[in-house]
Amino acid sequence: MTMTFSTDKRFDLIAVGRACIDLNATEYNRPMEETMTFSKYVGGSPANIAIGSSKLGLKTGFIGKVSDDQHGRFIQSYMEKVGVDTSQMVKDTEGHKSGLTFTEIKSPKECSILMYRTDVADLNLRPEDVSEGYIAQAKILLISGTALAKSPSREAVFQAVDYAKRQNVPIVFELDYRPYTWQSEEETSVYYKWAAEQSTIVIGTRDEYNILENSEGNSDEQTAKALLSSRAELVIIKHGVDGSIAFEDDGTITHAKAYPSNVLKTFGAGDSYASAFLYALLNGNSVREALQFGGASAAIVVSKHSSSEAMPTVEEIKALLAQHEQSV
Ligand SMILES: Nc1ncnc2c1ncn2[C@@H]1O[C@H](COP(=O)(O)OP(=O)(O)OP(=O)(O)O)[C@@H](O)[C@H]1O
Ligand SMILES: O=C(O)C[C@@H](O)[C@H](O)C(=O)CO
Repeated sequence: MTMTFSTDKRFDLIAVGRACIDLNATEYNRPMEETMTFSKYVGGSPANIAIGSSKLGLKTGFIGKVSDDQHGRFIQSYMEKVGVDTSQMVKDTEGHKSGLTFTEIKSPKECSILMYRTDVADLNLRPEDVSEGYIAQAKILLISGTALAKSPSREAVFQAVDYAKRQNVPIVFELDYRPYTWQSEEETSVYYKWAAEQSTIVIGTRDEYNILENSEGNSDEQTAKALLSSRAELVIIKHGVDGSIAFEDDGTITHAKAYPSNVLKTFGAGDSYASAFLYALLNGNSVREALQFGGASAAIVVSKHSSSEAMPTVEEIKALLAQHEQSV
């Protein structure tokens, strides 16, 4: 199946949610206690996806709140530099800081992230910061789960979703579960179920769907069937190095393998996967091709030090796909 989207829109994708700072250990293959230096990048799943989408050539917008300091200026400047529209990026006026994510690379397979997110600017995005006219200009609106973790960001997402539905803009829900900030998994499940019921496309890992369902017993088929019985037309379930699966509302199920990669770190896979997957769909490719694009993008990003800065071009993705075809 190929999905169809509006053609006469200013933006292909608008993402709403956090834009933060990644501080990735430069001395890797050791615990963070032994790390003395870090490299700074823009981070935050929605921002990473917006950056990845823009670097692939999608016309990309962003709605989010950043700190009114050097970090906030760095974030806005970098996102503008890579082509993301930041006209709706709001500077916090109450002293809230941009989130910091310290990443630990103990080994290529043992990575962790340490997130400093107490009362961060992005979770202080307010409903009045969201413009219906701006959202109306998008082919799709991407929402991420973490933005639902705390008010007033939660209500800002409600507002964005309401505007998108009023303007017939399909919603993509990237589950993006980060335990920080949530009061409980039960709380998360309530809001994730609501968001999934509003969305045309839902993307997440098996573990994230378990959080949505507040259960660990369901199969991918059961999860997809439940979501496709609502508004969803496409459900993507990611399985790390075991690849990903797409479930469509016409009953089609498509499996895609992960591509071999010289892995430096594991994180960044999901955001690069999402941006390339959506790029392929928005450009009329089949779901299978979109899965392959997403997987190839992820294989590139996990081999590099950053998430955002490492987001590949279309040419890099196509080169990896061609190389893989030759090696099969
Ligand atoms: N080590 C890897 N090597 C190659 N491809 C990978 C690797 N890890 C993940 N991928 C690809 O990226 C996709 C998404 O990865 P994953 O399922 O880990 O999502 P995620 O947990 O959201 O990612 P992240 O670690 O960025 O949060 C996978 O379906 C797979 O195609
Ligand atoms: O999403 C986050 O807040 C963390 C990201 O900035 C980081 O790049 C990562 O873990 C991506 O998977």
